[in-house]
Amino acid sequence: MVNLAFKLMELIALSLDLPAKRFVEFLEDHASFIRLNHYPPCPSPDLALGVGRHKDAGALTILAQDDVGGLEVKRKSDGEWVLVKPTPDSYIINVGDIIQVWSNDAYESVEHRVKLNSEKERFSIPFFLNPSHYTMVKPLEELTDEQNPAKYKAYNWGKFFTTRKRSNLMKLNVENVQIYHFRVSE
Ligand SMILES: O=C(O)CCC(=O)C(=O)O
Ligand SMILES: [Fe+2]
Repeated sequence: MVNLAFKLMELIALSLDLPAKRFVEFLEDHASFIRLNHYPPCPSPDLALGVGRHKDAGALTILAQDDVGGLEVKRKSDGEWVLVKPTPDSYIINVGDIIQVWSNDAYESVEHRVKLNSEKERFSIPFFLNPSHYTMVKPLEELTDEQNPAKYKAYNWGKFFTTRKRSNLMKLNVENVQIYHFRVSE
């Protein structure tokens, strides 16, 4: 899984006209993890979500899902939620917030949510590729210049992650930390 994630990061680097290994320096002590999701059947799937709308905060997510389906992504053109149909023997790749910041918005992280099924339970296994805890996340210098200045201020990944996690656990009635909090105002 790690090898696949690193390979994908190489392809993303190349797509941005960067050297293939450009992201390796941020991934030396990468703080990646896997989550095992179980969604039991829900008698009223219209009243509850398996996972509420969010964007993955890390670099990249590689998701394995079973054949039940439920993951939806928000289509940018019209804001509609679109079902990601389960395809056997394949992974779903989600761009996370960090690639959005590194690429200075050339890539955009995708908003998604999970709907529940009234009859079937569902399992999914996301692998989250995260940089090293001490990484300062900011737009890459090669991708910014006077015409296209950095759209984000630098933030520390470890601090960002723990702040978000803590507020999740405490279910505080405050908004989670988000990358747009680091957006440079225009
Ligand atoms: O279960 C899924 O398909 C996605 C779960 C998810 O978005 C997440 O764990 O961040
Ligand atoms: Fe997610």
